[in-house]
Amino acid sequence: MPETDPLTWARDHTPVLESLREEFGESQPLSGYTVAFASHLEAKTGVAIETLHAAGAEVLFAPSEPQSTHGDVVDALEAHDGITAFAWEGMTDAEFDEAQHDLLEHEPDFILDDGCELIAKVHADHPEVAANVIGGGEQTTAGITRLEAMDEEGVLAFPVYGVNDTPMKHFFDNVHGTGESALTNVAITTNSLVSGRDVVVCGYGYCGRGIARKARGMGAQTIVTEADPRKALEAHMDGHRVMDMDEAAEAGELFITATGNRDVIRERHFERMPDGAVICNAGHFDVEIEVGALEALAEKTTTPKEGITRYHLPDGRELNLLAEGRLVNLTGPYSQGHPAEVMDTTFAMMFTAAYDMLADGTDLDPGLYTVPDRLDRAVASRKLDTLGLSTEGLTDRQQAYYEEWEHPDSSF
Ligand SMILES: NC(=O)c1ccc[n+]([C@@H]2O[C@H](COP(=O)([O-])OP(=O)(O)OC[C@H]3O[C@@H](n4cnc5c(N)ncnc54)[C@H](O)[C@@H]3O)[C@@H](O)[C@H]2O)c1
Repeated sequence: MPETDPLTWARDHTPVLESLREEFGESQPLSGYTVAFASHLEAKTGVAIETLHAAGAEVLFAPSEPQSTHGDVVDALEAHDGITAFAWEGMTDAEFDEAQHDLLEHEPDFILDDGCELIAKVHADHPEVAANVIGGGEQTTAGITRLEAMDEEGVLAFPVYGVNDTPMKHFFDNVHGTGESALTNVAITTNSLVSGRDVVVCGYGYCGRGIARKARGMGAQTIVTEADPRKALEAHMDGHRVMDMDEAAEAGELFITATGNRDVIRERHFERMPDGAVICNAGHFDVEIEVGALEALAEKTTTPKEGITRYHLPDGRELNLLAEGRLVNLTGPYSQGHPAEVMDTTFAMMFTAAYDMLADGTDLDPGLYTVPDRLDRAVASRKLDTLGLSTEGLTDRQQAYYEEWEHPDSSF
């Protein structure tokens, strides 16, 4: 058997990161800086880490979730001088926590985070390190929520770009990446059809919207639950059935949470679900499904197939939980995370956040910042270039039309 490089396929499908390595491989603009990177550690993350390293940075990396680390990727990265792992496959929650603290003791200059894990820890437990951090970037919705709380309290010691909130991140990664990878993993883990099933999607934000639209595209009957009345209305106008969770629990067969919130599916909902229901989470960490309540209700649990825990309830019903209620697209036995094409742009945005503050001289006060639109557009243009697609250039008259409010030469 020829030897396999675990990063080759991801490299082949991340042309934007390749263009960054080509552009900055010689000039090494990040040379002299140490960048900490927390993320789910699989092949695409490996290519992002390689890209930061190719641009001159020393990179320290740790997982953002203890159970999504691919050991072969960690080994491939550790083979480089200047890349250090604080991760291994099969870490316990305690080891995961400890590894992040170890990383922070190496005093990174910049923190690229997932879920605000490193940024929260550096502020809470390593203030002397935080005081010397130049800046950071955050790639998840849940991480932005934590950062907003830190910003509001005025405790942030350095500027952080909210990469998650850029159009280049959430319109592609959350909608298409989570949408396709969550459904793919449900289908592979259960070896069952999505088509024809009553699929309940909890939350109609970027991720939920992607999951619901794609599930319907596969032939499912979709039901959406929402806490925000505008999102509920949007789901209704998009053609999904909208219900509260009590009603949806009775109507659904497959349940997927994507809210960023806790206890979205809880005891009262398990009590209403039909026999054979499949339940999984594509949102935040492992808190969206109240697994403890399901355990308390069950007489016993079995494992009918790898990645599926079956809860046998006293009334004879069997409920099937995928990936222990953790992120189904990242921690299930067949999970490979988001498709490479979307991580290409997400990680290019993270690279850009670091480049802008470390190499391009953008100097900001501590706080949470929107990534400037020019950076977002630049990544979009790179992506279009790699796809061989062009945008329409505006004529001078068209540009002027945008800029004038009186429209003096208008014919009406
Ligand atoms: N699985 C992945 O790979 C992946 C990728 C990107 C984001 N995420 C995570 O997915 C979660 C959602 O991200 P998003 O970008 O869609 O966020 P979002 O803020 O756009 O959407 C979340 C939606 O959930 C709704 N909601 C909150 N509580 C609810 C409840 N109890 N019942 C029903 N709806 C409720 C909110 O009103 C909101 O509309 C976040 O935790 C994010 O970090 C996961």
